[in-house]
Amino acid sequence: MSTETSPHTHPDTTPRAGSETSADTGVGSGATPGAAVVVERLSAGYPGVRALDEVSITVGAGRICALLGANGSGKSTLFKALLGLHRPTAGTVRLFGMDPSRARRRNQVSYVPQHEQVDTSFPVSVEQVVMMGRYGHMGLTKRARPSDRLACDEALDQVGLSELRRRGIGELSGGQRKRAFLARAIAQQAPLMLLDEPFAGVDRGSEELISSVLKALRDTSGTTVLISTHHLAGVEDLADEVVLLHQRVLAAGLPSEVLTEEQLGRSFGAVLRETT
Ligand SMILES: Nc1ncnc2c1ncn2[C@@H]1O[C@H](COP(=O)(O)OP(=O)(O)OP(=O)(O)O)[C@@H](O)[C@H]1O
Repeated sequence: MSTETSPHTHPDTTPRAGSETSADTGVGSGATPGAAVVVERLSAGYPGVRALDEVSITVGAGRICALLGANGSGKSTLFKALLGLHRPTAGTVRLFGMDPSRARRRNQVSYVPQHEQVDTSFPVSVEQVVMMGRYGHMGLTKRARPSDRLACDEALDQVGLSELRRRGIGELSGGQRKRAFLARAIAQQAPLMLLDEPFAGVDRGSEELISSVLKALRDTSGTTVLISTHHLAGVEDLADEVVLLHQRVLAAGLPSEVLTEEQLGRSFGAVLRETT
C-alpha cells in the first residue's frame, strides 16, 4: 500500500488475478504493475456528508493491508466503492487494473461483511453458506462439482468449522458465524479479499484464528487482503501495511512507521484511543 506521501509496493509478489492474461486484466494498460488495489483521488459521500476526500491508496499484490480509522472515518464507504456498490463523486478505483464491477464479475474479489443478515426462519447449513462462495465457479447449472466440494471442505477445515458443517448458520455463535462467512470467501478463491471489521464482536480465540488464516492465505496463495478495523490491537502483528483514514489518508506505510504514538496522536488524537 502506498500513498503519494509514502510509496511502498511489493514487486516480489505477482497478483493471482485468476488465470487471466494481462490483456484480460488490463494490467499494463494504465494499471500499476504488481498492485492489487489502486485508488486515486477518490471522493465520495452522501447528501450533505463528505465521507471520503481525495483518498489515494495502492495495495501491492500479496500484501495484508489494514485500513485503520475511528467510527465514521469512511472505511465502509471506501469498501463500498471498492466493490462498485457506491458511486464516487470523483476519482478512480482499479482492482488488478479493472473497474470494480468487472473485477467482481471475474471473481477477482471476495468480501466478508461486518454484519451478515441471517434469516433463521429459513434454515441454511454452514456448508451451504460456504458453498455459496463457489457459485461464480459453477456455471449456469449451479451444480457443485468435486472441485467445489473440495474447496468447501478445505475452507471449513481452515476456519475450524468442519465439525459444525451441518449445523444451521443461525445456531452458531457470533465468532463462529464470522468464521463461516470467512470460509465462504476462502472457498471463492478470489485473489483479493476484503474484510469489514473482521474482529468486531469476536472472542480472542476467533481473532487469533482469523489472523492466522489470513496470513496463511497470503503466504500460500498470494492472496491480497484488505481489512478495515477500528481496533489497534493485533494490527501490528497481522498487517504488512497500515493506512490511517479519517476522511482523508492521514498516514500510510509499514506498521512500525504508522503505529507510533506520535503518528496516532497527530492523526487521531483522542478519537482513536476512545474507540480502541
Ligand atoms: N447511508 C448513509 N447516509 C448518510 N450518511 C452516511 C451513510 N453511511 C455513512 N454515512 C456517513 O458517512 C461517514 C462515513 O461513514 P462510514 O460508514 O463509511 O464510516 P466507517 O469508518 O465505516 O464507520 P464505522 O467504523 O462506524 O462503521 C459518516 O459521517 C457517516 O455518518
